[in-house]
Amino acid sequence: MKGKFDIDVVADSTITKRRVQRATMPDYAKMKKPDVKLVILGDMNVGKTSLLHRYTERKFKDTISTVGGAFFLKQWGPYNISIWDTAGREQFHGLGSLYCRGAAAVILTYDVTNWQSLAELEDRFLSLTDTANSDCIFAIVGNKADLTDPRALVEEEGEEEKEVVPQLSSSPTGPPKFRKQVLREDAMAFYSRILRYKLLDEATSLPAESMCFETSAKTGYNVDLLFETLFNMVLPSILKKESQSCSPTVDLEECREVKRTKAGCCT
Ligand SMILES: Nc1nc2c(ncn2[C@@H]2O[C@H](COP(=O)(O)OP(=O)(O)OP(=O)(O)O)[C@@H](O)[C@H]2O)c(=O)[nH]1
Ligand SMILES: [Mg+2]
Repeated sequence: MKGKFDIDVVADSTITKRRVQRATMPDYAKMKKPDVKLVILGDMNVGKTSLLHRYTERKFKDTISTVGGAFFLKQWGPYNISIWDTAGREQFHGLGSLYCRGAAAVILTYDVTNWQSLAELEDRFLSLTDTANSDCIFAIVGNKADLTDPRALVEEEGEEEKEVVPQLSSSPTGPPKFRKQVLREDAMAFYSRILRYKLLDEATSLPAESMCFETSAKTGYNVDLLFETLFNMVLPSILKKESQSCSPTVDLEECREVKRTKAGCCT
């Protein structure tokens, strides 16, 4: 759904000093109010910030390890979706549950070449999502697929469609040489354990096949698919929130009408 939305980077503490200042002093006057919140979690170095850059800026660029968090605002149709990038470094771990508060969707990210990064999601990050909405949607994302999967080497962007050779990972003719440590089946098994942890019924929940993605922030492989699938999935959550915030107002108005009528009767 390219062209349907615009992106505003409201606060990004990852790249430059100027941006750190923007993170600490966002221009509240210019901020649009987000209708719904998404959070991206995962160990350091798995590529969370790179995924967001790829999606929002259409490029793969240098990053430095995220400090605290960064906040992106995306317009999706008539709605504003906030996407929170978080720091994977242990020292910022405590902030994770704050960022997850009220989240409609959480993207749990690992690196396909690093088994430990999947294990960390279960050991360290899953419990942070306890503060998310009760109907929170979970996506499991194995990033850096370009290092292991020839299909992910093809650039997603139209005219840039070309073979991208990851540094140190492959020869121009041969397959990628990094060993894939996490299979999609491992991610799907983890998804099932998340449902159990959340006491959700697998039969009535979103299926693992549609919630486990393999992506490359480097080439763009499956990156639009990931975010846009989630945006569409959280729309019901926005509508629910809207109806909840509307109904008390309607009731109060009705109440006033009733009171006025009664008063009119009595006088
Ligand atoms: N080959 C390849 N490298 C990637 C990909 N995504 C990220 N990287 C590299 O992995 C490193 C870490 O990327 P970041 O996006 O900063 O990782 P992060 O998860 O935000 O890390 P923290 O902010 O420390 O939590 C950088 O050197 C990126 O260039 C990818 O899809 N493929
Ligand atoms: Mg980062």
